[in-house]
This record gives sequence, structure tokens and C-alpha cells, in this order.
Amino acid sequence: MAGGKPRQTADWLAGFHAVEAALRHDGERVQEVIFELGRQDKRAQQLRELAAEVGVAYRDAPATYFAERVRADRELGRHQGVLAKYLPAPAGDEHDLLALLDGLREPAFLLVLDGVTDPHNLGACLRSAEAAGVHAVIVPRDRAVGLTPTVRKAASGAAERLPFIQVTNLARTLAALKERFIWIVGAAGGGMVSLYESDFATESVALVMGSEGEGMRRLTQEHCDQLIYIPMAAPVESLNVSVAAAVCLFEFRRRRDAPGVLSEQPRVR
Ligand SMILES: C[S@@+](CC[C@H](N)C(=O)[O-])C[C@H]1O[C@@H](n2cnc3c(N)ncnc32)[C@H](O)[C@@H]1O
Repeated sequence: MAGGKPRQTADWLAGFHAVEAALRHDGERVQEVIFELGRQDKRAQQLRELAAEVGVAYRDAPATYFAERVRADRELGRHQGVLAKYLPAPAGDEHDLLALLDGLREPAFLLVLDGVTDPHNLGACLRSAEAAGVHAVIVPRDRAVGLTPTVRKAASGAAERLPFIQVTNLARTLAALKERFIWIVGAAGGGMVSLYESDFATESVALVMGSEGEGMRRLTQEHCDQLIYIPMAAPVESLNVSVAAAVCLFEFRRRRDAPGVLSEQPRVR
């Protein structure tokens, strides 16, 4: 990437879950933990011990300090009397993606989100993607939410562990994946093949989901080898993107986990 990756600025993490996940999985990037003065309960004590174990400084601050932080950053949400200053790792780029693919010892399993803008949806997608064994989540750099504190909180630790790749040109990235024999399967309410009949679930595959409002862009759709739909029992217009992603990912996971499946020879395009 020309000019290298942009310099990261520190984010705030709020709440026990988010702070604990960062300490456990990305401790060297936590700069300090701040407890609300008077929090001496067992949970706070355990978190202090974890911070000490990881070598992260912690201190107490009055309730007014927490109120100020929340006022300054509306995204912080419920802090439960604990905040952490966190220097996030920069998101990966196209080169990181190719390096990651080179290092895989099993058929690639990727999630592509074409313009998801709601941080709660992205967080939920990351959480499900990690649980389903996805190797990386790919998003466009523009017109999509990145790894904000709200996303990190909703992802419950997955944002610190799962490779997150931001690309400048999603269509070009999909073309590059195809060159590496990765099938592109798009999920769309108007898809042609039922999720349960997709024959790409067990191969090197990138599952593409559309955005909340518009769905998948036309150019993205044109790169798909197959468009699948989730059969629905009632005439609902569509599912929330994170719900649809979880349904598709876990169906693919189920099929990939069948005995002997991932060891079979991959099909050639
Ligand atoms: C809220 S939906 C977008 C709705 C949008 N109006 C459209 O027509 O695509 C967000 C994304 O979730 C996925 N999705 C939702 N319902 C689906 C279904 N029944 N089958 C397949 N994918 C679905 C698709 O990837 C879709 O782009």
C-alpha cells in the first residue's frame, strides 16, 4: 500500500467483557486500565489481577472522570466502572490477505461484508465468523464501518483475534480470490440456490453478505460464482445481515466438519 498503513490512535474500551478480552488476547496493546473509585468487588479485583499478570498499569478514577469520557465519546456505551486505553492493531490490507492465504493448511473459509455500516452488525458478524472457524473477514475500506470501540465490544474479543482485512477495491479483491481458486458465494434474498443445496460449502470459499440497506452491490454480485438464499418459512422481507451471516456460516461449518470432507481434493474452476 502506498505510504504504508496509517498510524493508529488509541481507542477506549468500556465494560468488563471488552477490557478482559483485550487483556487476555492483545494485552501488549492495552495501555492502561481505569477502575471507578470504590469498585472493590470480586470481578474488579480479578480484572486488576489479570492486568497485573499481563503487565498493564491500572489506576482508580472518580465517577466524574467516567461521566466525562462517556460525554466525549457517545459510542462508549455502558462502562460498568471499567475503561481501558487500547492501541488497536491496524487492520490488514490486500497484502496481508494474500500472505494469510499462503499460510493456510486447509481450504480457505472467508467472510466478505459488502458495505456493512452498523457497528453492532459488524461486531456480531465478527463474533459469529470466529466461532464458525472463518480465517479472515474482508470489508471495503470506504463506506463501511471499521473496528470502532462499539464493534470491538459487540464482537466480544473476536475483533482482537480474527484477521480483519480492509481493501480499497472489493471487486478487485474478489477477482484475486478467484485466481487463487477460491469460490465466491453471495448470499441474497433473491439467490438462485438454497443455502442447503450450495455445492461450494466444503471448498475454498468466500461467503459474501450485502449491506443493511441496499444489499450486495451489482459489481460484487457479478463476481459471485453462485447466489444462495436462506429459505424462510414466513414472508419476511429479509434477515438482519449478522443473523443471515451466522445462518450461512454455520451451515457451511456443519458441512465442512463432516468426516473426511476437508481432506478431499479441491475442484478446479
Ligand atoms: C438486511 S439484508 C439486505 C436487504 C436488502 N434490501 C436486499 O434486498 O438485499 C442484508 C444482507 O443479509 C443477507 N440476507 C438477508 N436475508 C437473506 C436471505 N433470506 N437469504 C440470503 N441472504 C440474506 C444478504 O446478504 C443481504 O444483502
